[in-house]
Amino acid sequence: MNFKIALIRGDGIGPEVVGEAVKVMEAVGKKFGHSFSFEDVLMGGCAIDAVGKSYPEGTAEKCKACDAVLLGAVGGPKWGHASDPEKRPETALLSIRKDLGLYANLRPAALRPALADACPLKKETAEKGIDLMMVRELTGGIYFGKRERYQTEDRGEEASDRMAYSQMEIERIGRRAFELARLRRHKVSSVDKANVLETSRLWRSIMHRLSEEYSDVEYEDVLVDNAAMQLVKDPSQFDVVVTENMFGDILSDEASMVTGSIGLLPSASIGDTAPGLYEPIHGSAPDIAGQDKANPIATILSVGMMFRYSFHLPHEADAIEQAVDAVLAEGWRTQDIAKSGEQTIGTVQMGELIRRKL
Ligand SMILES: NC(=O)c1ccc[n+]([C@@H]2O[C@H](COP(=O)([O-])OP(=O)(O)OC[C@H]3O[C@@H](n4cnc5c(N)ncnc54)[C@H](O)[C@@H]3O)[C@@H](O)[C@H]2O)c1
Ligand SMILES: CC(C)[C@H](C(=O)O)[C@@H](O)C(=O)O
Ligand SMILES: [Mg+2]
Repeated sequence: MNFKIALIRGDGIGPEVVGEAVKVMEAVGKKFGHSFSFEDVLMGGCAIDAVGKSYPEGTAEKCKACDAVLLGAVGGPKWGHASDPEKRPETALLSIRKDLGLYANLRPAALRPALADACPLKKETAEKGIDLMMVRELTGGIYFGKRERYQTEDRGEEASDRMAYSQMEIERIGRRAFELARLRRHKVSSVDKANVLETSRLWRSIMHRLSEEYSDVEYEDVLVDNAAMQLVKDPSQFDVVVTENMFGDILSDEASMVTGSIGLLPSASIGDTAPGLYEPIHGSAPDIAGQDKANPIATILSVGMMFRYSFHLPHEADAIEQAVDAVLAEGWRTQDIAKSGEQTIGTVQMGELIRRKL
């Protein structure tokens, strides 16, 4: 088959990790008889530098003309947090997610067999394994509510961010979570802050209704502060974790670290129509950019998710995961997953080793 892929390489380590992931994709194509055409799409800080705005006109249309989108990362201190949204790289990220209707962000956190000793948890906890799927709502909540900043008469400057969720938004992400649980270990943990937030109380009541419909799936509510603690105490208790946008952002970074490194975790952002967008959960890592130090595994596994969720080619996805595990089993480590004093390899060599396993 032939697939057209939009490449948003982005900023910092983005181009480095996307470069390796593209080469892996081509190796998979060679092995399984697929071909790819790539279209580079400018977005993020690099777009601000080139054309003065982070989300140039036509960005979404270019992506919609492709079968899937692969994104590295956008942002960095060079662009800061400008008051003009067009001059903020992160604005582009939220816009592309919204414009492509990518409301479901799947962030699997799995302890790779060869990395059990990179897990910072107690040995007996790590031995139980980690294999959870965070389902993060991606196009609603506080990320997309009204933002204001104004002067008050007596309290100085004030700012506010509105958090809203509709029944429709909660239902569709909830269904995704229950459907995924049916393909996994039949358990959904819904994370909210229903003891404080009205959005969470609505969230919880809708999840409860859905849980009756999906009575074959075990269901629990977990308050977000407790969820953060439970993730460190015993992540093996979780199968599918469904939560709103900001809680999911924070908890998925936490989940990544219990599996060893943020450089390992991929993500798939999907909606009801193509294309899906695939990206590592990490950012542009300005501290290591341009030094051949970034771990490309998160982006390579994101390509695996692309095969699985956009192209419905599970064998190709499995082959990528097996190649990653085989390289890790041989002891190859980038700096983020190495023990102190252990010899490390760079981004390009890690990519090359994974490719050779294919
Ligand atoms: N999807 C995205 O494009 C995305 C995601 C998160 C952050 N960001 C942006 O990236 C910029 C930097 O954010 P940050 O520093 O808070 O988070 P970050 O994820 O970029 O980096 C956090 C830490 O993790 C390390 N790290 C990240 N990816 C790594 C990898 N592949 N291999 C090894 N180490 C890795 C970094 O070196 C850094 O020490 C910000 O502008 C932020 O808004 C973008
Ligand atoms: C850069 C930022 C806007 C983004 C988010 O919060 O969604 C990032 O942290 C992520 O996890 O993809
Ligand atoms: Mg994040």
